[in-house]
Amino acid sequence: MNTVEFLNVTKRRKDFAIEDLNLTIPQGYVTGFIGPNGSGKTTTIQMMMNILQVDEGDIKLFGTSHKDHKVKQKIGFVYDELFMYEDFTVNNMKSFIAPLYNTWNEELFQKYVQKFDLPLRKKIKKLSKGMKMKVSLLFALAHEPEFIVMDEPTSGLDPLFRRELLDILQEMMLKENQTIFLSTHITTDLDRIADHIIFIHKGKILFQKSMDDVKENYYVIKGRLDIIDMDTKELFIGVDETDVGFTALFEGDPTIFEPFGNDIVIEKATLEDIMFYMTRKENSNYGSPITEGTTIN
Ligand SMILES: Nc1ncnc2c1ncn2[C@@H]1O[C@H](COP(=O)(O)OP(=O)(O)OP(=O)(O)O)[C@@H](O)[C@H]1O
Repeated sequence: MNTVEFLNVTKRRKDFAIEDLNLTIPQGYVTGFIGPNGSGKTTTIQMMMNILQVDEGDIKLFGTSHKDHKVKQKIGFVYDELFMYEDFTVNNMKSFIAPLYNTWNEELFQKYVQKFDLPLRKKIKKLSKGMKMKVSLLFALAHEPEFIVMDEPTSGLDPLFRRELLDILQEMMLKENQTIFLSTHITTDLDRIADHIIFIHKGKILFQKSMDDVKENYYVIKGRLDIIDMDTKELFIGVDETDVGFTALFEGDPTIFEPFGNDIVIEKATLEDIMFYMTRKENSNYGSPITEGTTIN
């Protein structure tokens, strides 16, 4: 069962376009949404939340149209700008937001106010970026959503709170039916908590895969320059060469490099390695948009 489905979604902007985007967010898992600056993560999330109109295609949330007001009850949306509420205090916001949700949990709200150490009577505009993010998270969590959507939730946070946030998310995943979708370029956060990864670049999905698949199939290969020729290069997604040697990203079964013995080093690739090699300029045509019917494997 999928919590979200994008079906051939197109959105054109002046210098940027998302064309024929298909993606699925599976229910009950943490899905990480990665991609370099300007690749279309926020645009995709805003379309999903119906903040931004799609030009073509369809988006389904919980099997119904993403425009259906009832589905909003089930979603906790965390983003780093609380611009609408700058002159409100947390308490003002609560009196405005809490009645909108049938599932508002006041006890949980108070628990997170304490946990996040948030002032209830200070105007939002006087809070730091990290504190605003905590406020956004507080309101998203307090109505016990089935689906949590976060756009760059850790970007304004110090390492301690980032860790705390990831722990909270992990705790929540123990709850039945919880689905989490978070966009980030801090890919190390995802190495810890994500079950699935969706990778977007220049408005196109380069891949959607399970984290297990990513961990098992991508490797960084290092060696001396003299052991690679044009044929070997073809095996790689991207190759970095210096005077002393090469470093490359490889997808597949690394045992094919066994004949090279100790002449090469094989390491598991991190998400950062994958993002780096796949989005380099010379690889700008790497991958093709995923077509309808493609599922996460
Ligand atoms: N309101 C807008 N009008 C026109 N173009 C926009 C608007 N907002 C964003 N864009 C453009 O759309 C593209 C994608 O931006 P988007 O914010 O979706 O990327 P992103 O992956 O979230 O980036 P980042 O990681 O930097 O937040 C960029 O080229 C950006 O300049």
